[in-house]
Formats: sequence, C-alpha cells, structure tokens
Amino acid sequence: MTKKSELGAVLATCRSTFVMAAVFSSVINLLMVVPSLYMMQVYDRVLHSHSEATLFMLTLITVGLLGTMSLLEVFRSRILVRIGGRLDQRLGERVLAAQFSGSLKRLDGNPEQGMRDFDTVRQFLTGSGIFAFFDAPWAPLFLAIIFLLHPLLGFFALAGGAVLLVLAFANNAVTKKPLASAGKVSSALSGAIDSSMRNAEVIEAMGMFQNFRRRWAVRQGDVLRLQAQAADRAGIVMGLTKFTRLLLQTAMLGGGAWLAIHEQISAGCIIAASVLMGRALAPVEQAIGVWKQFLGARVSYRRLNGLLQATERADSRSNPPRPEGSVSAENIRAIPPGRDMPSLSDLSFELPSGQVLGIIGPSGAGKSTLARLLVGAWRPNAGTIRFDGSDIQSWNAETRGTFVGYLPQDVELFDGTVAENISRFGSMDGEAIVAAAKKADVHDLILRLPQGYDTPIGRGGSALSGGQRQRIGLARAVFGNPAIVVLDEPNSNLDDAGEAALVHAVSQMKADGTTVIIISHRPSVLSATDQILLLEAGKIRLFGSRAEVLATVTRPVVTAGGRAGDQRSGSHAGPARQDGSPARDRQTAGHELTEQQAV
Ligand SMILES: Nc1ncnc2c1ncn2[C@@H]1O[C@H](COP(=O)(O)OP(=O)(O)OP(=O)(O)O)[C@@H](O)[C@H]1O
Repeated sequence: MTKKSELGAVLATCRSTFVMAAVFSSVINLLMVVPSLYMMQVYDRVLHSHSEATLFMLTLITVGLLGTMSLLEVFRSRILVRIGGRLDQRLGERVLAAQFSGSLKRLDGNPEQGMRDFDTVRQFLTGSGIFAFFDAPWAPLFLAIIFLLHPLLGFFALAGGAVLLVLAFANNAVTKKPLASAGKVSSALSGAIDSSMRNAEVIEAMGMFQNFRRRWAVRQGDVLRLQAQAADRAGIVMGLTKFTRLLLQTAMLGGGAWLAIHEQISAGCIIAASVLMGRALAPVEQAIGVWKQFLGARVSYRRLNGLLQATERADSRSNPPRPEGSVSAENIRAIPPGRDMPSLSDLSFELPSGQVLGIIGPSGAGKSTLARLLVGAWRPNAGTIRFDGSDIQSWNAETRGTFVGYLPQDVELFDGTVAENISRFGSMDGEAIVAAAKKADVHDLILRLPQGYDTPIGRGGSALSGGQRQRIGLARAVFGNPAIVVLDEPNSNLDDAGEAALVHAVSQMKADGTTVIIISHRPSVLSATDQILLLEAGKIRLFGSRAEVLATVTRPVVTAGGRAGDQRSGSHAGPARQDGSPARDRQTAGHELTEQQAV
C-alpha cells in the first residue's frame, strides 16, 4: 500500500461490499423492467379479454414482484451499513492519528477537520445518495425500452431527463455562494463560542457576556440571512423540479394516449412507458438531491487524502533501544508555526546523562520552544536533537513517551481521575502510580483529596488548584521512571512547600540517574542544577556550570558601571564566558535573577 493512496486502498478493501450493493441494484433494476413490461401485458390482455379473474391474478403477481424489489432495496441499504463498519475499522483510528499529528504540526488546511471529513465521506458512501450512482447506469436501458415502445416517447423521456439535469445545475449554481459564505461564518462562530466557553470565568468576572452576546447575534444574523437566501433559491428550483416531473408524467400519459388513439402503441404501453420513465429519471432526481452531498464528500475525500499523505504512519520508525539519558542539540533552528522569524537559531549543546540542566532567560527568549523540541513535541526546522546519539525522531511518540517525562508551562491535565492522569491514561499499575506520586512528593496531597487517587479532576483539571495541577503534572512527568525529564517552569504556581517538594523531587531524580532539564528563574530550584544555559533572543548566551553562569549573571551590580555598552557584541554559544559582558548579562537575566536571589 503506498502512502499516496492510503484512503483509496482502504476503500478498495470495501470493494466486495460495494460490488454486492451494485449487484443488488442491478437485480432491482432488472426486476423493474419485468413488472413494467408485465403490466403492459396485463392491461392489454384485460382490455381484450374483459376477464376480472385474469386482472386479479396478474395484479397479484405484479404486486409480488414489486414487494420483492422493496426487500432487495432493504438488503442494499444493509450492505452499505456494512461498508461503513469496515471503513471505521480500517481507517477510523488512522484518521484520528493523522488529525492529531496534523494538529501537532499545525499543518495547513485545518487538520482538526480530519474526523469530520472522515464522517462526511463515510456518510455519503453509506447513505441513500450513493444509490443514484448505482442506478444511473441502468437509465439508458430504461430509455432504450421506451424508445422501443415508441421513438417519440423515447425522445420525450430523454428531453425530460435533460431538463431535470439543467435544473440540478441551476440549483447548485444559485445556492453555492450563499451556502459557502454561511459555512465560513458559521464555523468561525462556533470557534468563537468554543473559546468563550473555555474562558467563561474571565467573561463573567469582567462582565463581558453582553458584548459577546451582541457579537454573536450579529454574526448569527449573517449566517441565518445567507442560509435563508440559499434556501429561498433552492426552494424555487425544487418547486420547478417538482412541477417539471409532474408535467413530464402527465405529458407522457397524454402523449401515450394520443399514440394509442392513433393505434401507434397498445394501451398497455402507456402504463409501461410511464413506469419506465419514472425509473429512468429517478437517478437524475436523486442526483439532484444528493449533488451537494456528493460535492462535499469529494472535497472531504481530497482533504483527507492530503492529511493522510502529510502525516506518516506511527509505526514506521526504527525505535532504537531506551537511551541512558544523554541529550545533545546540534545546530538547532526552530520557527514556530505561522511565524517567519526563528525562535531559536544556531543552538548547540551537550548534556551528559544524569545531569540536571537549568535553562534561564528573559520572556520570549525561546525556553519553552527548546523544551518542546527536547521532548519531540515540535520538530526543529534545521538541526537534530539526540538522545544517546540517536535522533529523537527515530522513536515513535509512544515508545519515546516511555522514557521521556514532560511538564509543560500550561500543565494541561485531562478529564479523568488523578490516577489516570498520573499513569498517562495507560495501564493502571497502582504501585507505579503511587511511586510516581511519592517521587513528585504529592502522595500526601492526593490522599487529602475527596476520593484520593480516584478523585475525578474535571475538564482540564478544573477541580484542582493551580499548584495541585502542577504537582500532579510533575507526578505524571516522572511516571515510569523516565530517563529524561523536561520541566517547563514547574514552580510557577507553587508555594514554598510545593517548591521544596519540587527541589526534593529533582534531587531524587538526580540520585536515580535521571537527566533533568528544568526551566526556572527561582534560585531555590536552580540550586538543584549542575549546569545552566542562559538563552537570549533564541541563542545561547551562556552555558556552563551553575556556579560559573550564576557568577557571571549576578556580578554586574559591582562591575556594571561604564562597561555595559562596549561589551554588547560577540556573544556566542559555548561554555560560561569568563570574559562575559556583565552589564548585558545582567540585562538579559536580571528581570528574573537578582544577586540576592542567586545562589
Ligand atoms: N505556538 C506558537 N506559535 C507562534 N509563535 C510562538 C509559539 N510559541 C512560541 N512562539 C514564539 O516564539 C518565541 C519564543 O517563545 P517561547 O515561549 O519559547 O519563549 P519563552 O522563553 O519560553 O518565554 P516565557 O519565559 O515568557 O515563557 C516568542 O517570540 C513567541 O512569540
């Protein structure tokens, strides 16, 4: 299976079910020919024989045939439902994974759409709309039979089909624009509602609800106006379509009667031609009804194919053995999604296994960006992050997660219990969960929660305080004794006790030989580090042992004087600069570190 045709290949595996549905369609359509011609005979015979018994018998047989056809239609629908099941089984999880990975990479074209696109394609393939495509190939047969009955009737049916087609295109043309605009406004609106629901507390606290309501009402008004415009236009075309169909049927009966009066056809032919024309035009009518659905499904199919192509399958990596924990960054350059300027450039450093590295630097220096790169959440635009010499991308995320712990700046716990969150929603190994909680020094805190480890924490961890979330997030990061742990400002919400617990946890990890990378400005936390890396404007300003870096960073109070300006150039990555430009160093880190704070 090539990556390019992944979706097509899965659909191909559904081919047998499609074929069965098509076979049933053929039988139904063939059966349709039989009763029509049969009814022709019935009426001719009855008209000649005047026998009520014959009429009764033949009518019964015709009803039997029509009943069989309806049963086959039921089977046809059931087959399509099976296709839906197969699609789900084969593709559903893959699409979900592609959507996740596409969102992570912030792929163009809204990867969040992935599952919705999948549903659209599936609904079309398994809905009644697809019957139009099964039935359409039979329309020429019905037309041909009408032609055989009488060429005039054949031309009439053909012209009727053409008129219906024109109406279908007209319907599409007049509704396309307002519907597209309504869709755009409506999806922006639902995004805005989502965001206001997430920030409901801010809205309440600052009395912003009425403003939001007014904004919503204006945009919703636009959606309704555009939808009404499309519906009005579609209504006119639908009305015209209905009228045309009735006109065609009546005209066919009238035309048939006229031909019968002139003895060109038998009376039974009138009935047969009318039934056959109904059947020939049915797919055209059906197609009119589902045309929009078809176009939507086609757009979704293409978008989904693009998403599947852009996101590789998770199991294609080499997955080297679990690393000891040495970390290196080589010439890293990282441009955040949607930006032109790099947040990090020319960044290289090496950290031996088991060391604790502190990363400091002013706001926007690129610390969180570096953290995301180090755990593989983002990929560098150039350069490589390695664990024990292997590119971290050579592990798939699931394997990498077994030896990497990460506590992001926004902790992000998920809906579930405390235990589920700590175990990362994996196997509920009670011992490992408690061990992680103890390592993060949060065990006692958890026991004090209403249901201990089974306490549900609500969406986003809303049932917990900021500090509690952060400490449980730390337990999640150290769950399973990872070899490398990256903590992004793990103490931003912690009180003194929490911070002491954090320092204790870091010391314990260090004792266990875990490599810890910790972004923080607090001296108490930095006291646990072996090395410190000072980032400034996306570049390494200083990198070296804690004592050296902190000495350089905090020296300026004594020496700042007139040296600030002339020392500004020449900063580059490397070990702690003994010739550092103190005033500048002071400037870069001084917002966060004072000489009193520094250890
Ligand atoms: N998801 C993102 N999308 C776009 N730009 C981003 C994103 N994340 C970070 N950036 C940009 O990258 C730069 C570095 O941001 P980063 O969050 O890494 O800084 P930081 O040093 O962690 O700052 P802080 O100490 O305030 O958390 C900033 O200019 C920021 O605007």
